[in-house]
Amino acid sequence: MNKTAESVWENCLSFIEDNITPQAYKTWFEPIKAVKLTDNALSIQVPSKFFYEWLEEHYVKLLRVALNKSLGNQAKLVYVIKMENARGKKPAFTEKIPSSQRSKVNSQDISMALNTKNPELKNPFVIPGIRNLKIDSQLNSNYNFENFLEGDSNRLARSAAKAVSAKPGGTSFNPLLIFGGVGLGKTHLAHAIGVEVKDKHPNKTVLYISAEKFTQQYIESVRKNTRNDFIHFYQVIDVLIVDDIQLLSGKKGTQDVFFHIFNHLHQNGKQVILTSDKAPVDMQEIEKRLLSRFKWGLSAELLKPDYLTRKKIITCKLYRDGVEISDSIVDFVAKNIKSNIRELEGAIISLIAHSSFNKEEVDLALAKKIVENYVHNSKKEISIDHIQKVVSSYFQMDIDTLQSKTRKRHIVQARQIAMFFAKKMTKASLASIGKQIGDRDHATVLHACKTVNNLTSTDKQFKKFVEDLDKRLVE
Ligand SMILES: Nc1ncnc2c1ncn2[C@@H]1O[C@H](COP(=O)(O)OP(=O)(O)OP(=O)(O)O)[C@@H](O)[C@H]1O
Repeated sequence: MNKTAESVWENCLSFIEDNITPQAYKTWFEPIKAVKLTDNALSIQVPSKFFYEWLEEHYVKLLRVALNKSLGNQAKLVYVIKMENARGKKPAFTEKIPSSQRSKVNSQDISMALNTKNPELKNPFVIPGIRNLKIDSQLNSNYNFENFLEGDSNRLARSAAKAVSAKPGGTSFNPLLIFGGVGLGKTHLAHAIGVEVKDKHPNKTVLYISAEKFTQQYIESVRKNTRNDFIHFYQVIDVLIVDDIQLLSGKKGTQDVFFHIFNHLHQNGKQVILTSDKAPVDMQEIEKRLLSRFKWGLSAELLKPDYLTRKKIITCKLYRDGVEISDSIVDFVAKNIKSNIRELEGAIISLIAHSSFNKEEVDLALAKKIVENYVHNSKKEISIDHIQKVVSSYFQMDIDTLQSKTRKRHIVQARQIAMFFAKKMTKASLASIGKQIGDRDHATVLHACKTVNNLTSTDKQFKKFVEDLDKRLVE
């Protein structure tokens, strides 16, 4: 029987399908078309350059084996990339690239050919002229680099942000994921990148959006049947900043659309900046393919500020507001509010307000009273030790038993409940919770949280345990 491109590719596919996960097969192989077979060289058409790079990076060996099985050892593979020009000005074009399995493939020059014969292959998302739209970047100009004070806790994230704003899309920090606890400056730093890009590259389209708003817009677009317009809009952005990306967790449709937008931007050399309150490894209910993209560039953590940085932040804020407060008070505030820059600012604003309304000097007594509000709040934060104590005493066992390796059901359940509350009530990462509760790994904690959630909705007695403990823990 004569071999055709289709029949050879069919053979390859059935071999490939047996060797990878169904999801990977669906994502990376179903969209491929076999287009030509000449002299043992099979040309396959892939939808984008990104796609081609992905196949080369992850599946080149598998492709070689599959192809050799069908065409023998002299088999060659050529990718035909069908791309839409991102700027929507030029027609679609194809690019032919030989596979990098260089021992098997003679190197060829990359040839580009304009191709307008297949209008059905055109990217349906591009609206001609959309680039002329004026897009409000939604940036807050006060959140700039000048106001973002540098310290040990933010040095890496700040320099990466600086590098990205000097060369958006042109560094390996793409995406740049800025993560860290509440009120540590993620939003500020993300805006600062946007503000600086607008300053240095006024022609670039920058957009800041919270993940929550992105989700609302997407839902609205589905409701109004304007999903394609929604996608087009995001595909023409040069620097896309999405704040609080962890809020996409569990939202499958929104994740899906974000995945496509992300791929389009990334493959066209556009910059993506994300912020999150947790590291990618601790994000739950975010699809694997999306999580893996979050890890492509750089994940930079913002830590709690050290004493010197806290002092610098306070002094700078006072200076900007033209207020003078004695050094000993600045010192007192910096020493006592440690975990959250927003709270630090809040305390300073309260002090300034008192001093200006009452036209009186701020003294240590007033500072103590104000700081107490904040410190009191943070004292309320529940520790993992406290959770273990309360849970083990509730189930009448000691902490060693709770942490032990035993598989006895009631002990396992108690341990899982402790892990569940530690995740719910503290800011500790899954890994750190696991380490503190019986030296387990993060996957065990994740499993525990899921089990507790499931049992709470199916088992009445279990639900009661969780409700009782919920109350006891905050008493
Ligand atoms: N290094 C810094 N220098 C000066 N101000 C800072 C710095 N870091 C944070 N801030 C200020 O602290 C406040 C809180 O920052 P921001 O809103 O960016 O925190 P966040 O991490 O995004 O918080 P959330 O988790 O609540 O979204 C802002 O007013 C910001 O200007």
